[in-house]
Amino acid sequence: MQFWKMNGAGNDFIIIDNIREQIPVERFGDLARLLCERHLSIGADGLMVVEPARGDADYRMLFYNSDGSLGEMCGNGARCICRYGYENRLAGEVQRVETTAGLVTGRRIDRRRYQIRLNDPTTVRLNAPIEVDGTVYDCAYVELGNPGLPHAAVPISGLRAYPDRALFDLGRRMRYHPAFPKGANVNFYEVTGPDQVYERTYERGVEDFTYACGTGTGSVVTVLTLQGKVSGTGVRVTMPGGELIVDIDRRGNEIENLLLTGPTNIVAKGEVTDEELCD
Ligand SMILES: N[C@H](CCC[C@H](N)C(=O)O)C(=O)O
Repeated sequence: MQFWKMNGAGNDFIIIDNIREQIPVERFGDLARLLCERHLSIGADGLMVVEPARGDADYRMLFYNSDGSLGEMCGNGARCICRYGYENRLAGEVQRVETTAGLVTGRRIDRRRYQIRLNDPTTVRLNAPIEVDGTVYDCAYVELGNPGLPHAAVPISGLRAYPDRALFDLGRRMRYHPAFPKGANVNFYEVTGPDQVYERTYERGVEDFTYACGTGTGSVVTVLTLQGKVSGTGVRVTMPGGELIVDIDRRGNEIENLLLTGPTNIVAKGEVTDEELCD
């Protein structure tokens, strides 16, 4: 089984072309759990599988979290898979990718930078405070696509200095909060300057902080734009793994285009030889 290992702003993925490999799709949940384990196997936040398109897109992308659960979409993953698609001649410089959450279009900007148009927000609750251990946190809730990928956006002042362990505990509590029936990716953020945001995301299905989260970044900037706290154009979001840029076209309260731009890195190309799997 051939694979590429890539990351987008430090959010890392294993990619398998199943048009070539022809592995039964039911196996990918288990494969994701095994291959994404960082000590026992290759290690990644998620596994992405390239499948033939069902409609007139270039191909279909399946996204599995490191715990084996199927995610509706992944923003950094989609940026990486567009580079994979371009470099493996599955698509041109502009491409259409089917995801579980709906169609995503991607664009090559240069060798390493890719932009995608994220799924439109299908749910936006700007004011959805949640209580954890008697403290009420300001919170917004966004779903992108249909079925929607769930994101909570939680402002935290002094986020960079917030102790890691306490932020992990808070992220975990919120991720399973009963206010979010699907669970949620929890995006903590702080506006640090004009159109400048710092963000850290606790991810559902990874059950930890990742280095960056593309749909989370798009969700946070959606909230901040609708609240009038950023312009919505060229908003720079810094995460531990790098910087992502979000551009939004809006008409009133309707988001028409939610664009995510950032770096990609091809870390390795190779063959899976994991003996737990292949023996
Ligand atoms: N890191 C991803 C999101 C993964 C979503 C996944 N954690 C889930 O909730 O199924 C991104 O760049 O958009």
